[in-house]
Order: sequence, then C-alpha cells, then structure tokens
Amino acid sequence: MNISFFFGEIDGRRSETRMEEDDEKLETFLQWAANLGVTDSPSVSRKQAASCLGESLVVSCFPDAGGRGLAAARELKRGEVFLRVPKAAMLTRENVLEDPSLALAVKKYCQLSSAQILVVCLLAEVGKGRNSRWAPYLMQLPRIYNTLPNFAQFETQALQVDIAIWTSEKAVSKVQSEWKEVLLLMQEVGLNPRLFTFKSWLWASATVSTLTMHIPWDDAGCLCPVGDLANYAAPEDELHSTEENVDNSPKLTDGIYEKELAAYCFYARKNYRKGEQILLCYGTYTNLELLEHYGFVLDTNPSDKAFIPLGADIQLCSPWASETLYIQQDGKPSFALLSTLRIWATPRKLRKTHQHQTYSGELLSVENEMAVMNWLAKKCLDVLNILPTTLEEDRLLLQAIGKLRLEKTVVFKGGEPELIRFFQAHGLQEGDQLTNKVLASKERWELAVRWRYMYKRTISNCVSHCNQKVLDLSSK
Ligand SMILES: C[S@@+](CC[C@H](N)C(=O)[O-])C[C@H]1O[C@@H](n2cnc3c(N)ncnc32)[C@H](O)[C@@H]1O
Repeated sequence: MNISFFFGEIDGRRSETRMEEDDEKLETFLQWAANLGVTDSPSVSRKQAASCLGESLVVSCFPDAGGRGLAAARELKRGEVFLRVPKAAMLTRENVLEDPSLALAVKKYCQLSSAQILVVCLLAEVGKGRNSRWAPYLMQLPRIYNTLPNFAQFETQALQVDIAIWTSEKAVSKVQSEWKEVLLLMQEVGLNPRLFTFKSWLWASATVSTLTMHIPWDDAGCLCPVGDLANYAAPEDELHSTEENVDNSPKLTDGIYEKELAAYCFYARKNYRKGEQILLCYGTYTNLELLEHYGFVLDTNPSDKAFIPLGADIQLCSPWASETLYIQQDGKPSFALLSTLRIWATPRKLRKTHQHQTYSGELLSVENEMAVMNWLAKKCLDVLNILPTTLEEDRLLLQAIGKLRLEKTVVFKGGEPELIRFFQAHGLQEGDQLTNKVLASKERWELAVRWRYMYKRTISNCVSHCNQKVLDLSSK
C-alpha cells in the first residue's frame, strides 16, 4: 500500500511546484465531489460536471481571513441554499465502519471516545492511500495546523497569561494520552506503522478538531467535503442570541444536516455580493477557544472574554459560575462580574439587604460604584504589570514577526529580544536559513503573541472604562 503521497507533505513544503500541485489536487477533489452529487446549484441537475462549484461558489484565497475559503460566484440572497453535500460524500464513523474488520476491532474498544474513533477512522482511510473512497478529499486537506495541541514549549510560554498557558499544556497532554489510548486498536486494525506515530495522530486529531461539523446521530460529528472549505465568522448578536431577528424573520442556521434530503445543506446567513467571502459560524468561541480548537484568533470577537484572577472572597459573593465573571473586549465587565463586585464592595451586614437590587443589575450607590471601579482598574493594572511585556512591546514584536515573512535568513542585529530568543530556541545562528519547520513554529508563536496582545488590550480597555466611570461619577 503506498501512502507516501500523503506523508511527503506532512512536513509542509512550500514552493512553486507545491502550489501547482495544490491547484491540481483541488481540481481533482472538486470533480470527485461533483461525481458524488456535491453541488453549489442544488436546484439544477449538473451530472458529469467538471466541478461541484462555479455556479454559486468559487474557492478563493483570503490571506487575512482564513486563507483558502469560499467566495460567492454571484449575488447570494439571505436564506438561499448555496451548497449541498450528500451523506455519501461525508466522512463519518458510520461510513468508514462499513469496513467489517475495522468495525469489529473498534467494537472491542468501547472505552474510547467517539472523537478518538473518528480520528482512527480518518487514519484508516489515509492508510488506504489511493484506494480510499475519500482519497481526493484527503489529498487536499491542510497538512499543518496551529491548534493549541500543536504548540511547542516556546510557543506556549509566549502566551504569558497563566490561564492560557495552562489551557495549552492541558491540550498537549490530552492529545498525548488520547494517542496512547488508541495505540492497541491501531495495531489491531493493521494500520501502517507510519500512521501510529504521535505526529500522525496530532495531524488527524487536529483535522477532526478544525473541520468536523455537527450531525444529529453522532457526537463525533462528520467531515463534510467542500462545506469545510468555508472559513469562520463570529456570531452576530441579532442572528445568534435571539430566536428571531429584528425584522422578525426566523433565526438562520448556516449549515445543517437535512434528514429528508440526506445531505448537509448550507444557507447564506446574509446577502452576499459577488466575490465576497462566505463565512460560517461554527459556534460561539472566545479567542482562547478558537486558538485551542481551530488554530486562529479574531481581532474583533464579540464573544471574547478576558479573565482576571479573583480572590475566593469575591467568588464566594457570586451566585454565578466563574466562567461568567469576565471582561468583554470593549473593556466592560460582564454583568455577573459587575454585580458580584458591587455586592462584594458592600459592607457584609448590608449585603443581604442589597442582594436583590444588585442581582437585577442596579447601581447600589455612587460610593459603591466608585469603589468597584477603582478596585477593578487597580486589579487590571496589577495584572498587566506582572506580565513580562507591555501592550506596546507586543505591538512592536508583532510588527517584527510580520517582517520575518519576507526574510529568508536569521538576522539578530537590532532584533526584538524575544525574536532573538525564538531563533535561539530553534538553535539558529546569524545568517542561518529559515527552514519550513521554523516558519511553521513562527506562525504558532505569532498567534500566541497576538492572543496575549488582545488579552492585554482588553484589560487596558477595562482600566480606561473604569477610570472614565469614576470621572463621570465624581462630576455628578
Ligand atoms: C473549516 S476550515 C476552513 C477552510 C480552511 N481555510 C482550509 O483551507 O481548508 C477551518 C480552518 O480555517 C482557518 N480559519 C477559518 N476561519 C478563519 C478566520 N476567520 N481567520 C483565520 N483563520 C480561519 C483556521 O485554520 C481553521 O482551523
């Protein structure tokens, strides 16, 4: 069985030839998908089409919003179906386990999670090489992922904030133990030994993490060819937080499995102009969650949350879960955090009396509000002061990392101290070539620096918000 076509690329070569090969693979994939009934013009029959796209969608590149993605090939109306992917084209546990020997082996390992089994199914298909039913799909999958489980120590430490470092370390150790748990099964199903490696597991589990879509009959989800080319946009409040939109039209789901059609259907969640990127909302995520599961962060993310350490005395005053005590990207404390601080800043003996007023979001008194705002501003400054770099230093570092894209060799002179530490962590010296491995690590490191930059920006916004509130209150 020859699977070198696949492994030749996990190291992520980047060259002109590689780009041409990628185009060819994409073309083969889109034709394969058309043959299986994947279509971007569900109302028109297009048998024997050379591509499943071209009518409503085209594959395009969006360097600042997800890289490869889907663009509207014509004007799309809100609510319109722009893509249909039949069940037979989807890679699900059910489809792969039609292989009786694999199904028999999997049955013996009922302690494994459904996601672990899906990862094994994916690797089993990769192991079939060109004989896999999904070979053209597998060939065009991303070879490198930047999800947290892929983060090496230097990249993790660059997150700087304890909770983020802890999340990253936990993600790394989770993927390692999941891999160890499936080794016996992988041996039993006779997978090619190259697919047993931690590196292969890491790739396959990141594929499952970043690409799976929800299906009602399997909590592992499914891989949905072509549909998974769509990049992500955070939910817009009016679309996702209420049952109905402001204009009373029903709330839209952008991708859903339709049982009657036995297909995954994708709907335009707004009107799109020709050439505009079609974005899907995979769910509501903070930037740390996006980084953990999808390997990117959003500069503007209404669902982002910055957490600051709160003492046990404060937590005890809160009837809400600790996940609700956060600061929004605009710097405002969440409703739960603000209410908790208001009650905490109230003398103990009066807390019970004011409880109802506080929990309904009311301001207790000017003094109480000033105390809360002063405390929060100081706390935020303390959080910022103990971090190794400032917001401004991170901004300059991001500029320097951005310039690295244009460099081919290592230059120490005049470099940011952390940039020099990055080169040293990779054992590089002045004048050395920047290998693909180093460039891949640079992408993850840059994501870590972007994440911490946005965290600090939120905390700084909170300081400004609190100071402004104090000013407003004192002028009353
Ligand atoms: C479902 S895939 C989308 C297609 C993907 N760009 C590709 O080339 O296969 C999800 C992945 O796309 C990238 N992505 C999606 N939305 C993004 C966004 N708004 N910004 C940056 N990267 C994004 C992330 O790497 C994510 O893990």
